[in-house]
Formats: sequence, C-alpha cells, structure tokens
Amino acid sequence: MSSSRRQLVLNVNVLDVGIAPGAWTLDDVHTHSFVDLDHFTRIAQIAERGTLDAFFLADGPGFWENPRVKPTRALEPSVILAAVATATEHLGLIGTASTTFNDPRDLAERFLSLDYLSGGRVAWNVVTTYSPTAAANFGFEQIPGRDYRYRRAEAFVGVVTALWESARSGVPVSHHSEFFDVDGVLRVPPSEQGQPPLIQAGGSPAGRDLAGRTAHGVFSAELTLDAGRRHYKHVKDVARAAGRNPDDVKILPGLITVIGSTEAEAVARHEQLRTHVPAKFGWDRLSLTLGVPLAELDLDQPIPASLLDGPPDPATFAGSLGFRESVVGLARERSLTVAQLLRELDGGGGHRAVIGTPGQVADTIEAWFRAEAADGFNLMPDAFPSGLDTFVDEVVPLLRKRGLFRHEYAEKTLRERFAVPLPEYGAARSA
Ligand SMILES: Cc1cc2nc3c(=O)[nH]c(=O)nc-3n(C[C@H](O)[C@H](O)[C@H](O)COP(=O)(O)O)c2cc1C
Repeated sequence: MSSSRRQLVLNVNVLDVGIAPGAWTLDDVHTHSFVDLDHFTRIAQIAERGTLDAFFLADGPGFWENPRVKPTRALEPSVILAAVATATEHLGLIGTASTTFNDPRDLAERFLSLDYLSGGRVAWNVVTTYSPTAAANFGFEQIPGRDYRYRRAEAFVGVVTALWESARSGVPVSHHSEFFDVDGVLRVPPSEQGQPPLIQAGGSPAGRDLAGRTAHGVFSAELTLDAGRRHYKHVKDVARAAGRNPDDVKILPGLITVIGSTEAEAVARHEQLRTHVPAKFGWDRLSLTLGVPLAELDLDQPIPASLLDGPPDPATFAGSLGFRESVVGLARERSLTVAQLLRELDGGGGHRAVIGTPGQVADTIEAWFRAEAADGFNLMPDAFPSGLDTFVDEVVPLLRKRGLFRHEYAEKTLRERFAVPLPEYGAARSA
C-alpha cells in the first residue's frame, strides 16, 4: 500500500469527562458535565478546530464503570450526536450501538435520520457487548455467548444495511433468518453519503472477521507496535480475501494521551489524575479483562504464565478476547509486574497510553502510521476539555508540519473523508 495515498484518521473518543478515572476532579468540569450537552458540544467544537475526523461515542445499555468512582455514559448516544451535529459543520459523528441489545429496524431508522439531518456525517460503531449489566436489563441471566452474539451481529448488520439501501432504492427488503424477519422499506430519506459507514469494535477472531468483511473502520486495542502490525495485516487480509480493497477498512486503535510541555509535567498531571481514585479501581478492571480472580494478582509480581495462557474456554469467557489478547501480549513481552502493568495501561483499561510531550505523542502516531500498525487513532484524552485542547493546539500542528494531517476539511461527508465506496445497489437487499 503506498503511504502517499494514505490519510491519517484521528477521531476523538469521548468518554464523558475523559478516560482518566480522576478526570472529574479537574476544575474545568462540573458535577453534571457528563449529562450536559454544552460539555459535549464544546468538545466537538475543539475537535473541529483541530480538523479531527470524527466525534466518537462509546456506549452500552447498562453501567460499565462503577458510578461511585467515575461518571459514566448516561445519555443515549444519538441524542448527544444530534446536539453535536447542530453545533458543528464538518465533524463526523460516530455512534456506538449494540447488535445484541437493539432492534435492527429501529437502529437503521435512528442512524439514517441522524445521517440525513447532519448532511452525511454519521457512522455506526457495531459492537456485540459483553457487559453483564446490559444483559440483566434485557432479561438474560448472563451475557449470551460470543458465537451467538456474532451470528446475531452478522444478521443484524445485513438487515440494517439492506434497510439503508431500501431508503435509496425504494426496493423493499425481505430478510428472514435465525434472528429476524423483516419485510419493508425504511421511510427515512436517503442521506447525502448514501448510508453511514460501519466501524466495528471487538477483537476476537469472529470480531476481526466481521470487520474485515463488512466494516470501514476497526476500533482496536493494540498495545505494542508488533501486535498492532499483526492485527493490521490480519484484518486487511480478511478484507482482501472477501474481495474488498484493504484500504477501505481503516485500523484505528485507541490512544490515551496525557500531555505536558515536558515529560515531568505529563507525569505530574498523570499523578494528579490518580489522586482521588481508589487503588483497587484499575486492579479490578485488570482482573475482569484477564478473567483472573483479583486474589491471584499480586501487585509486586509478574502475572504467572499459567494465568496468562488463556481463558480456559474462549467460548464461555465473558470478557473481550481482543482486550485480553492485547494486555496478555504486553505483560508477556515486557515481563511486567501487576503494578507496572497497571501503570502502563493507565488504570487497567486496555488501550495504549502515551504520557509525555506533544512531540512524543506525535512520534507515536507517526511511527504506528508509517509502520502500518494503524491508519489512525481513536484519541482518548485523559480529561475533557483540557486534554483535547492541548492535543489540538500542540500535537495537531506537529502532525501538519510533518505532512501527516490535513490543514482544513476538504470533503463534505464522512464517507468521502474516509474514502470508502458506497455498496452497489442490490448488494445487501436480501442479506
Ligand atoms: C476497542 C473496543 C471497544 C469497545 N467498545 C464497546 C462499546 O462501546 N460498547 C459495547 O457494548 N461493547 C464494546 N466493546 C465490546 C465488543 O463489542 C465485544 O462485545 C467484546 O469485545 C467481545 O468481543 P471480542 O471478544 O470480539 O473482543 C468494545 C471492544 C473493543 C475491543
């Protein structure tokens, strides 16, 4: 793939007041920022000032953080995205919605409406969700197994894209599968970009396969350059084998940023953001990510190889295999103690963190992009709005100077910006 044709993609992943568990303690947020539309539109306007590609909301229908420790997503994402759409002109709008806990017609209508009203700036992040709290909200005793979730995801994506196509063609969908029976057309008018592109998040073999065959972007959680390159090649190979142009699926790992004008300043900010967070917070998260009881994780010792070797049964392991593989890879490669691993993961979250100067952040972005470990990143600033402000003011100019990032928006729709083609008429109709 020629690197001159590749465009660096930078989305901002908006995790309420920031990914750092202590982000809520900073002075520029107030107690209700996480449910304040002004907070979200302000973030979007900063992102647009930095000509970022898109505003990206994670979501799951249930609590996934302990709300006693950290404010967590409370408003339904399409409501936030509708407000952001009216406050911006160019910024893409990526909404996450679960294929396990939604109805495809309802979702197709919601996302195409948003796409129509925003002038073709929307993408759907397809997730299958592993949170037990979400399952309990929908009458399941436990989260349905991974095979079931991905089979349903496949059918779900087929119905949604077929319905979006019906909005353009007027030709009714006729879908009958293990999961859905849908006959009809969508009443929403077609959007300026035809239909929203698809992003996918979930790194198990089934998740990567779904992404390679159907998605235009992958939200991944790779922690080392080598693992990033392997994942990148794998998904592009799946796309190629499915007859697609591998450039049409962008690989976008998460990247946590904690920025200071010197490295010491960044470390001090990082420490400050940890002050009010219970020590057990990251430890708990790590135990869930690995599927290993907390009692077996000694802070001062490396994780025993027997625990790293894998969930005993991947079919029933409830967490994300993608996150688990990334964390295990890092722990093995660097022989880290649990305490060092937690530090490296900035609290056990599973995404790569750079704690450093704007130059160091730009270096990481450039190195991963040039090594074909990433086509871009889903940026996760430690805290909003300050962490994003600094990124836009200090890192974006460096990336522009290096010829890696746009100076202004050139394309109107998100599909044009990502340079991904619209499916042919008929491709999805009887999915
Ligand atoms: C980087 C990343 C981000 C994710 N974001 C979400 C999310 O916002 N909401 C959600 O319900 N699930 C999310 N998931 C979970 C996946 O959809 C999936 O349910 C889970 O990862 C299990 O799949 P896996 O074993 O294929 O990784 C995310 C997974 C990854 C790897």
